[in-house]
Amino acid sequence: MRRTRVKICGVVSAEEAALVVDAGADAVGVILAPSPRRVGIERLHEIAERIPALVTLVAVFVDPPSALVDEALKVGAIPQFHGREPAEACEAFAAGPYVKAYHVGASEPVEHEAFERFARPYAHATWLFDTARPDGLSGGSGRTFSWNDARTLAGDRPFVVSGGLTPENVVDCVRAVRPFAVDVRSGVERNGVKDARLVRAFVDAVRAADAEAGP
Ligand SMILES: O=C(O)c1ccccc1N[C@@H]1O[C@H](COP(=O)(O)O)[C@@H](O)[C@H]1O
Repeated sequence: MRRTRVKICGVVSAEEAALVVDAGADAVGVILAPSPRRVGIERLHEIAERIPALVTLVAVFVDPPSALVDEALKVGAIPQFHGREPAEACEAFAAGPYVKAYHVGASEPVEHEAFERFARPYAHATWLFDTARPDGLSGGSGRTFSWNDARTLAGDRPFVVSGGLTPENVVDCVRAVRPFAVDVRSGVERNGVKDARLVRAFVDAVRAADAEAGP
C-alpha cells in the first residue's frame, strides 16, 4: 500500500513534538519565521532532542539569513523555504534536499511548462503547494486551493499539498491527487494550540484514504 507522508507543522515545544510523533506523523515542522507559532533556536534544539531518528524534523523559513539555516542544519533538520527565496539561495543554503513552497493562486496561471522553467534551477527541491494569501504573506493561510492545480504543476514529481487541510477534507485531497505528502498547521489546532484529538484524526484520515486507494 502506498503511504502518504504526513507533516504536522507549527510545533512549539518538546511536548507537542512527542504528541505529534505518538499520533504517527512522519515529519514534525518547526517554524523559524513570522508566525503565531514561531520558535527560536533554543526551542528548536529542545524539540530536536525529542524526535526519533526515523521521523523527519523540518525547519520552516521565510527569506532567512544563512546563519539561521545553518543552525537548523546542525540539528539535522530539513529546510522548508516558504518565502521568495531564489534558487541560488536555496541550493547554497541547503546543499542537500529541501522543501520549497509555491503559492498557488497568486497572480500567475497554473501552467505546467511555465512552472517547469521556474522550478528547474531549484535542483534539490521537493515542491510544496500552498494557498496564496491575499495579504501577500507566506504560509498558515488556513485556506485550500484547487488541488488538481498541484498535480498539473508537479507532473510526475512527488509533491506536498498544504493550505487549509483538516481531518475532514484531507481524505478528499489524498483521493483526488495522491500527493507524496500532506502538511497541516492550523487545521489541527484548537485555540492556537495543537489538539491531540485533531492531530490523531488527521493522521488516521490519511491512513484510511491510503488503505482505500490500495497499491
Ligand atoms: O503556519 C504558519 O504560520 C507559517 C508561517 C510562515 C511560513 C509557513 C507557515 N506554515 C506553513 O503554511 C502551510 C499551511 O498552513 P495551514 O495548514 O493552512 O495553517 C504549511 O505548509 C505550513 O508548513
